[in-house]
Amino acid sequence: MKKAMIISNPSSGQEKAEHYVSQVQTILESRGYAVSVNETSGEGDATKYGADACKGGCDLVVSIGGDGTLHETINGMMDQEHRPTLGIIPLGTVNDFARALHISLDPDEALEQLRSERIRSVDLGMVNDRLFANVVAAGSLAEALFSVSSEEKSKLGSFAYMKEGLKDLVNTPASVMTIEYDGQRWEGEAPLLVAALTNSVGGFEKMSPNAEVDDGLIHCFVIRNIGVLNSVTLGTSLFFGNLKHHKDVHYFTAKEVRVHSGDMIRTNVDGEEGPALPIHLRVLPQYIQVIVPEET
Ligand SMILES: Nc1ncnc2c1ncn2[C@@H]1O[C@H](COP(=O)(O)OP(=O)(O)OP(=O)(O)O)[C@@H](O)[C@H]1O
Repeated sequence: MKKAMIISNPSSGQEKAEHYVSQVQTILESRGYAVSVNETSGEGDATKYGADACKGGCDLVVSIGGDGTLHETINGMMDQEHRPTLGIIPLGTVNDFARALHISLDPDEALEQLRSERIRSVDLGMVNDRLFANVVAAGSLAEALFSVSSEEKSKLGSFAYMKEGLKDLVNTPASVMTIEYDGQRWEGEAPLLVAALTNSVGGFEKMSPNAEVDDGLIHCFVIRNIGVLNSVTLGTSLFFGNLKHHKDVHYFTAKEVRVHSGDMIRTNVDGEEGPALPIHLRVLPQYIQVIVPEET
């Protein structure tokens, strides 16, 4: 019999996870799976359950939660001989990974999409010794993003990040970063480096419109010299999907990127606090199989 594990974060999505657990279970059982359910109670649980699913030979893991739960679940799958296919019911406030895969942000629609027969092989990235699904941001502006409260995230979604970022823009000095990528080197003052695997970053689906989930590339934006005026034109470029053409943006794609700095700079990985610089990023092409909606 096929085996599936549900990994659910009861604190995600205004605590609606419980309601969706029973619905996912019903769908999976009707499709012939023996289903086990694991609820997380805090940090690290989804990683442990993700690893258990691999070792226990599960065919499918369904993550019910936000990007944080997903990030932990895929880290449990790192370096495992067998990796189950992944299904996603997005209950976070941002849900970048689901957005990038065109999975509905309406959990009831996402439930129906779980019946899809379409599976995509999707790239993941390594940041030092951990996996990431979506994005690594480094620099003083990325640090500002840690101060976004979960209440604000629920209320304002991705605009909470924008608001917090703009607030710190004028006050925060940029650090000098050295970025080495695929045999090239960039050095300069930059308040923000965004390294994205998918088009959607912080809920902005046009941040990196050319990024495909399986293109084997990290899409990097080095934001230089942001002033109050530039922030307006940068915001407009972000909105219209032209960020890479902005005069204060250095854009490149690479398979491997190393970033270091003389300053102590922290990172934000998939929306959570990540390691301080130096970091070593590399792409793991088509590392994971994900259920995605049928093509329309
Ligand atoms: N039972 C629980 N109670 C409270 N917090 C939990 C529980 N289980 C897991 N967590 C924490 O929830 C966080 C992940 O939440 P979630 O999956 O909603 O991600 P998110 O990053 O808030 O989502 P998004 O970025 O998409 O809005 C992790 O920090 C994890 O430690």
